[in-house]
Amino acid sequence: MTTVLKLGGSVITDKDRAETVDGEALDRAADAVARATDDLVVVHGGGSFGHHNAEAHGVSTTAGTHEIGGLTEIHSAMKALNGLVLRRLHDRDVPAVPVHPLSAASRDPGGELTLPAEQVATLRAEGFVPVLHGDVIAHRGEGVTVLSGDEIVTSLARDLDADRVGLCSTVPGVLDTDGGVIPRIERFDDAADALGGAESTDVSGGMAGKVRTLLALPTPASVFGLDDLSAFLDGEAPGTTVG
Ligand SMILES: Nc1ncnc2c1ncn2[C@@H]1O[C@H](COP(=O)(O)OP(=O)(O)OP(=O)(O)O)[C@@H](O)[C@H]1O
Ligand SMILES: C=C(C)CCOP(=O)(O)O
Repeated sequence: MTTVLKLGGSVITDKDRAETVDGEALDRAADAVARATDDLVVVHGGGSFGHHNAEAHGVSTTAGTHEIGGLTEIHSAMKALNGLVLRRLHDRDVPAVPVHPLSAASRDPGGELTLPAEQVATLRAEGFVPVLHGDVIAHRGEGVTVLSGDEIVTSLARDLDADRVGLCSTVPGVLDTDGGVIPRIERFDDAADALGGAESTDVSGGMAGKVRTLLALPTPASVFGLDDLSAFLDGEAPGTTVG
């Protein structure tokens, strides 16, 4: 069983304080990962790391930069968070291995992503837990643009033929307009009211973008909160099932 798990940047960091992890949340997430029995590929987002640097340099998933200072700042911030995630996993004897997308991924002029998965598949097959992160990547005609953790999840889920896909976020699932968790979303329209409609989709984050990209996957995916991470890794489908 291969599971692709994203730890939301907003879950494992303190979003109100620049470049600060939420130590307690990261410990809980690392505990759950350490107990998992499936083959795992972990992806994490930025939260209070990376996003403000990207914003400061005007870099998004579509608008790039050729400025080496901006590139270095964003990439270094994400690598710093990746290092902190790895340390907590190593503390629990998880054989976690960093995989930095900047070294391997790229976009064509239309923004189409190429993210090699063979090294990730081989690391996993050899018993390691690859840990990827949102990053900046080469983008033909733009310099570098942001690659979000959500894009990594969908690309890897396809290429690795993942059995299970989970997004651990700050919310217990996709919420309806009354704040209740929507158990299943099979079409975007099932949640369009709560997600602000199709027009507000933001590919770099936010729930509308997540739901839209998860719906395009062949495998149903779960969106859930940290309280349900262990249940998800135990094979349950907590929160919202998308697809
Ligand atoms: N209908 C909805 N249901 C649930 N969350 C929603 C909804 N509409 C908007 N949101 C927002 O989407 C956020 C989750 O998206 P976000 O991109 O912040 O998640 P993440 O993956 O955990 O973090 P990051 O993108 O930093 O890695 C929630 O915190 C919530 O504020
Ligand atoms: C470099 C950045 C800003 C990474 C973004 O990853 P995300 O938090 O998954 O959107």
